[in-house]
Amino acid sequence: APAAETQAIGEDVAAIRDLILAKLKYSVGKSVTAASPHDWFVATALSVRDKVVESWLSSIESSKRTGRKRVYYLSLEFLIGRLLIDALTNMEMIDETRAALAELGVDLETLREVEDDAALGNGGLGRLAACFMESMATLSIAAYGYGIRYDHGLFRQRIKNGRQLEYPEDWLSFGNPWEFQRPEIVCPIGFGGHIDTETRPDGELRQVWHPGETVEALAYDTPIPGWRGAHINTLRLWSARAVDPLRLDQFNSGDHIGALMDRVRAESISKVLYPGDTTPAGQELRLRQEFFFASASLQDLVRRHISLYGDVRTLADKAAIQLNDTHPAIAIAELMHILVDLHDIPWDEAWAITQATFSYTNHTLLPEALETWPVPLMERLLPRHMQIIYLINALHLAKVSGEPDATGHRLAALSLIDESHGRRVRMGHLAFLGSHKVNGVSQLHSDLMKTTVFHDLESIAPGKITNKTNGITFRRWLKEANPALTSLLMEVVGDNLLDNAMVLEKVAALADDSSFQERYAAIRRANKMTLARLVQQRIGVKLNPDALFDVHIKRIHEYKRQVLNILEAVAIYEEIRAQPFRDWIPRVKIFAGKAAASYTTAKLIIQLANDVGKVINSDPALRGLLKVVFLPNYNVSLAERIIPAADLSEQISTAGMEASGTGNMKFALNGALTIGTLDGANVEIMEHVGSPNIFIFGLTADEVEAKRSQGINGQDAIARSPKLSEALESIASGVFSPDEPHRYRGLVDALTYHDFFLVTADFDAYYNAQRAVFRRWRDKPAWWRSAILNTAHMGWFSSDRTIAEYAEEIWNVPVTPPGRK
Ligand SMILES: CCc1ccc([C@H](C)CC(=O)N[C@@H]2O[C@H](CO)[C@@H](O)[C@H](O)[C@H]2O)cc1
Repeated sequence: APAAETQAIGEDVAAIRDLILAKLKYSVGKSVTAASPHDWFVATALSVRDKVVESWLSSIESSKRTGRKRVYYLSLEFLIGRLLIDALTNMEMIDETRAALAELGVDLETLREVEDDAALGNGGLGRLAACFMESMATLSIAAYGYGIRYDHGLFRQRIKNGRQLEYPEDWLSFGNPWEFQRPEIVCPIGFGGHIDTETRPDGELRQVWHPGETVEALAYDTPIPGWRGAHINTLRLWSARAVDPLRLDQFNSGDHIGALMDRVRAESISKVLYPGDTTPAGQELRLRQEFFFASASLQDLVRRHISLYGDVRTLADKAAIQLNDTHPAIAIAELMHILVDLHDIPWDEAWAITQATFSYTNHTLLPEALETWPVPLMERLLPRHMQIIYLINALHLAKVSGEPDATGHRLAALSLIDESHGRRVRMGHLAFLGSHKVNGVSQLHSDLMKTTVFHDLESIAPGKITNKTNGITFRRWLKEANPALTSLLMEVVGDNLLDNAMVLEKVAALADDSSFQERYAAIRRANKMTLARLVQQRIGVKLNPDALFDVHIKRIHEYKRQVLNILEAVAIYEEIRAQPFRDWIPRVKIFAGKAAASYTTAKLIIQLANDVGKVINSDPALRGLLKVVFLPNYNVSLAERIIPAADLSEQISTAGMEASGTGNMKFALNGALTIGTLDGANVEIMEHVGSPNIFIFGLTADEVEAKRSQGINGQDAIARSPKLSEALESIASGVFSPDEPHRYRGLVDALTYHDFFLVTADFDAYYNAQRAVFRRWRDKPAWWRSAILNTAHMGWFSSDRTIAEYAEEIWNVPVTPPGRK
């Protein structure tokens, strides 16, 4: 860099060094000699935070001044991970900070590791919300994220004797340097109680809800910087507390525990994240969480609207509220309550404002994941909202019952109330009716929404369902996770790679360039060495960095078919033992993922992966040709370590069941080749990277449907496949569980007689696809050609592209691409 610039950087480094020292002394209250790595982390975090706050306050000011329409992203989950490296990267001060710390004898990489993950989410939905927040800031959209500040995020997973054990996660135990408590922002949240009808001065009747219980929602704000610090948005997370923290009367009468009951009851609302990512817990506390944050968020944004624009009637012009799945859908009834009951807006006008303001994203078609709440519970907990839902439904059904094909069956399917299993409110129907736009998260998923779960609703609102294929932020998942690859790519496409991801296409021209291939491969190998060290350190298994790293990391679920992957491992294990001297390719199968605490089959699958690994990894006959490892406590930070080191990305869900997937995008961007089914976004990844550069196999979504209608017995498939039947037999007979031979009998029987996820039907196709992977791996120039073409063609999967589409088609707000003011 020219002298002036080094001078400036020198100055910057010195300035940052002094700032960190000042923070350590005056904010952390520690001397350099006494400071722990965590102290240095906090001092460094507070230093970059100063920079962030500068732009944050001016972003807030400019949004106010320009009267721009705001986007409100309501999500019960934000799977943020760590923020230090992301803040330093987005504020473009990571190199200077690394140098400043080095001058103080501190390694930034060490500080990176001491930060706890903010694990306020289960999986895909939560991580997508975090990527979207960063992209909305990068595109200078005036946006707020609203969620819950759980005291305890997703549980910590420990593996003991191959089994998952759950431990409370405690991310706040060392405090959180990124958040600002907002004691002045407190919203009362009511529950229960009764409703009175009173007459308004204009003679109209008004419903007045008198809650039986009130808790307070207290705001905590976290600034979210976009790329180049272009714009800083706010993530406002609500924490629950009691109106009355201590019932002194009870305390003084000696009932010390009783005196705290209200407090415990209130605070339990934001105590812990529900660990289920498909099956609703269906518990009252979950509904309390959903209403708590939906009501606090609406009260807050309506208050802001009125303070800026005076009249709540213009809300839809100045606010777009995105519902991240049905979890915040009660917000629709809450806005109607606010407009009709608190602002005397006539019902129809209120409904028009509501529909124009809300939009809803569906993230799963799994029937068990579609939330429904028992009417009696809703009536007891939210009596006024249940009334409003009844009226919405009555007007809705009245409208459709006028139509020719309004059969009883059709009305029942269209109704907000499911009468079939005890009366339950269908939150997906409420979200659909109360929104002007509804979207799926991949083209296949959005199409399936129209033909399955939302078929009837689609027919009364044609065109309401649209598609917004997911994306990922390239700042975290390329630059921060794989800096070496990023700088190699920037040499080719220039340093505006993170401003406009589509420049990556330029890299395609170098796919067959041997020196570029060499440098690309060298970076992969270095990342694999780093991962091998982490694996050795965490689970004591030694990995060969020249082996093919075959990676399957995501939540454990039967539809994600980790079992199919394990069966292939067992089949290969048997083969290598049978033909030890064939020229086998060394391979490592890396698994990681959490199972919902109550999901026993998923927990058994974790045990099977560990049991199979234990036998294979210690079998001398294998000569290290195959290793199977399960890495505990999969989270955002571990993903950032594993993905840059992956050669093969496992995306093998039963077609039609994975709404999109986003891990698939992260792997392909970092140059791993995908082995997968035509499911979710795999389809669009194939369309962009080219079918020669991805290993697609298995039944399509339509074929799955057809197959299921013929029955889900696996015996035919097993009979047709000796490798499959042999693998199943060895698992069922206890080869991998000598201490409990029948441990997997049930699992194998389910695959044999009730194979709903069609593992047996897809086994041979999967097995053959894995063989094709091997053939490509042997031909290194061909392998690296495909790897480079994957990276080159993944630009479209940037969440900047996804957010720009939401902004244009759903929210109707302008975007300002980064690098351009
Ligand atoms: C009520 C319990 C519950 C909790 C979370 C969920 C989420 C919708 C599950 C989820 O994370 N879905 C994933 O969303 C990703 C982002 O769109 C998609 O890429 C994944 O395919 C989808 O499984 C369902 C049910």
